[in-house]
Amino acid sequence: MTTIGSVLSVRHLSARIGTSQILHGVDLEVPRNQTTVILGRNGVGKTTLLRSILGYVEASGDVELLGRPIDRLPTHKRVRAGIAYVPEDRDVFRSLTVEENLRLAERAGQVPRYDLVFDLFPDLADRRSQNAGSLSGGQQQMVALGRGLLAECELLIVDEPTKGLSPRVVQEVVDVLARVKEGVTILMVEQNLSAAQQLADDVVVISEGTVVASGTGEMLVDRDKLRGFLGVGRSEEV
Ligand SMILES: Nc1ncnc2c1ncn2[C@@H]1O[C@H](COP(=O)(O)OP(=O)(O)OP(=O)(O)O)[C@@H](O)[C@H]1O
Repeated sequence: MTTIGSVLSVRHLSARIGTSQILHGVDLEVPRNQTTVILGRNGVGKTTLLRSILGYVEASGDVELLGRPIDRLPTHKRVRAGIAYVPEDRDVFRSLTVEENLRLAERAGQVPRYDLVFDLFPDLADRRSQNAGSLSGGQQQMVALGRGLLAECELLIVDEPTKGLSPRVVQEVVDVLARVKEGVTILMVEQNLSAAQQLADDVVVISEGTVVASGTGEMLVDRDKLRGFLGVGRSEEV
């Protein structure tokens, strides 16, 4: 089923939460060494899609990582198969130091990639003994990304990495992700269009739990067309 060159293939993925049907047969391919950005209005199911791929939300449909079905696996086995996840709330342990937060991501039988992480985020190397709770939002995002990258992974899934950050810090995070994407395949939700434009090789637009458009990053240039896909009016910010 996997398209040649895809790291992740998703077919007919549907998910309910409680009595609500959130995803309605999502199809998605994430090509190797590319960054695929998921866009969509609030509440259309973007986070649910990521959480379904990881097995946190019960879903029907097929999910393959490098051609291997993973949809029957529990979350920890999907992670062990090579998916790293940086959730929207970042899940940084505030009372632990930067180093302790990173250490939690070490995996048995694998050499942790501290050199890679500290090379990407030199600020974290300088702050390794600092409590994560006292870091800025941008620095906490670096810790979350660092944790995701500490073990080898085939696919890095990142949910709204720039959410709630000031414009200056958004750009810092984008610059870091631009370096991260050189070494790993990424699937991310990103609502900030400027950030999405700088990072996306491919774009997938979700509306009401289904894919309504997909294409290359060029799709983000034509804002009127994008408004149409997103279902927002001309006067609304895109
Ligand atoms: N645990 C839950 N219990 C009940 N409803 C939920 C739960 N999680 C998500 N939902 C609902 O599912 C729908 C999709 O939510 P989801 O978080 O996937 O959307 P999203 O596109 O990521 O939105 P946002 O951009 O606001 O984060 C929303 O209507 C949301 O209220």
